[in-house]
Amino acid sequence: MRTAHSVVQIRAAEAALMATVPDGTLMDRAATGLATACVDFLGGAYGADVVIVAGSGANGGDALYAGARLARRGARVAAILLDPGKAHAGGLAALRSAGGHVVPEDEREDAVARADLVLDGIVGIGGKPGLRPEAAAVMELVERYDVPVVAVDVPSGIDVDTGETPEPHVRAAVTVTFGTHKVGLLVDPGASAAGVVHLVDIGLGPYLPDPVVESLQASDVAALLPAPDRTSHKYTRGVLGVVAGSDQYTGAAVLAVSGALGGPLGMVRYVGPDEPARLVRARWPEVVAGEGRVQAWVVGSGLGDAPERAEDVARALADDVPVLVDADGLRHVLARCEGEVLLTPHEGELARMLEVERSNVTARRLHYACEAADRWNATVLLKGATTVVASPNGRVRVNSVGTPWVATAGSGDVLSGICGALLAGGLSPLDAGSVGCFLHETAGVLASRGGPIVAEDIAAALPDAYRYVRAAEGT
Ligand SMILES: NC(=O)C1=CN([C@@H]2O[C@H](COP(=O)(O)OP(=O)(O)OC[C@H]3O[C@@H](n4cnc5c(N)ncnc54)[C@H](OP(=O)(O)O)[C@@H]3O)[C@@H](O)[C@H]2O)[C@@H](O)CC1
Ligand SMILES: [K+]
Repeated sequence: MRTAHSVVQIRAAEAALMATVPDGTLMDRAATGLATACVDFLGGAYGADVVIVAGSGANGGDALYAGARLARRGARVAAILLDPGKAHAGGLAALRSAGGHVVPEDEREDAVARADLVLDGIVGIGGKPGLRPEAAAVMELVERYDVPVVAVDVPSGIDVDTGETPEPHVRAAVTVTFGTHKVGLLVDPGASAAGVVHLVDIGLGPYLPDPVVESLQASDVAALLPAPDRTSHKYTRGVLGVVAGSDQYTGAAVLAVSGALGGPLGMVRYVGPDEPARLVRARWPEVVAGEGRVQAWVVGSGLGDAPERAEDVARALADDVPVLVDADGLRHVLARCEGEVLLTPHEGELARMLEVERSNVTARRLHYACEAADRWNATVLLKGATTVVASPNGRVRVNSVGTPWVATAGSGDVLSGICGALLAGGLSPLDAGSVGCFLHETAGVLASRGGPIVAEDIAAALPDAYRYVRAAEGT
């Protein structure tokens, strides 16, 4: 499990740990891990040109100490000090004694143009969103000369606690973060600015409270997946009712059922008009058409606007079993929910539900997912490159596994099916949403192998995703 903590939590844990170790220990651990990550990135330090962009805080200190280590291993290291009078004294002295130097102001462009790597030590968890003009000017040079950036702790300028990027910020190839992940490294748009995130253990673990955000890894997913045993039969494994599709949108019915059958359940019942029912049964003879007892419902994809379909949604919501509501069905969720409900909007649908501009949801994904979870008393899965799953009790998971190739028509229908199958298998809405999303994205990666796919390919790869995750158990 990846976990992310707030700045306040990290500061408290840091203070508790610092009371038990000699001064400078944590910065030493941070700088050692940072230098190692830079050597890995460069494929060796000897002869490399490294430029450090250092602000006035300990984040700059980490970068300067790491620079000293790189200089001792043969790199040419130069530091751009954004506020020379306030640069970290210990870090600067270490860099100088290792052979590094400070770049005069009129030589900054030359230094950046020559660099193989820039270390972003502008601000860390003590920073406010945005870059001051001097930092912004240096980072403009870095972008102009297309120099890869390793960010120290966080890409400077993002909002560390939310992942929001209201102001200019650094875009890193790699972020080397210390002690625990920061929320802004897991939630977009901050997550996209961080690149590949590498966590350095500095010993904070025992002092950290419950995280603000979690991110499941393959072994966590494996531990949550239902699996049949020798006593199982189709009813004990779970029956899912699917209310999806219409005469107009027949594909949604087929795709939602395909996603469901890719999950660990015993049976699917399909409830809908004759034409989509006929197509579903032609494709999947094992599906039973018509109402009956179920352990969970999936309602919503491709329903169209016929009034009797609104009644189908209302009936499912009134049933005493967990319900997933997607797409068109979300229009019918008018009151606070009771029981276990998982809502799966994309940004446009969530914006409509909350009556805000879509661009606001894009900019503040965590905020609006949590607001909706609270307002509807339901778990909200906000789809996107990093999916956010927010439960009404405040627990939040994000998924960052996957490939952009899953952004294809019908992909959301498949997702609703697999998440529904997991609800029917007994998982909570938070687990069903986060596990379903992980399986869906993993299936997309396995099916795509770097090339285009359609939604059916994702559904067809779900059993392989399941096997892949099970194989990762214990790793
Ligand atoms: N947590 C841990 O366990 C460990 C943490 N460690 C490290 O410490 C880092 C936190 O260090 P920190 O507290 O010194 O704050 P940090 O982020 O360097 O700078 C804040 C200063 O920058 C300024 N400033 C603010 N906003 C700005 C902006 N937008 N643009 C430009 N400048 C801006 C402002 O200063 P001002 O100029 O206003 O005086 C402010 O005071 C952490 O991220 C990690 O790298 C490790 O060493 C080991 C263990
Ligand atoms: K930084």
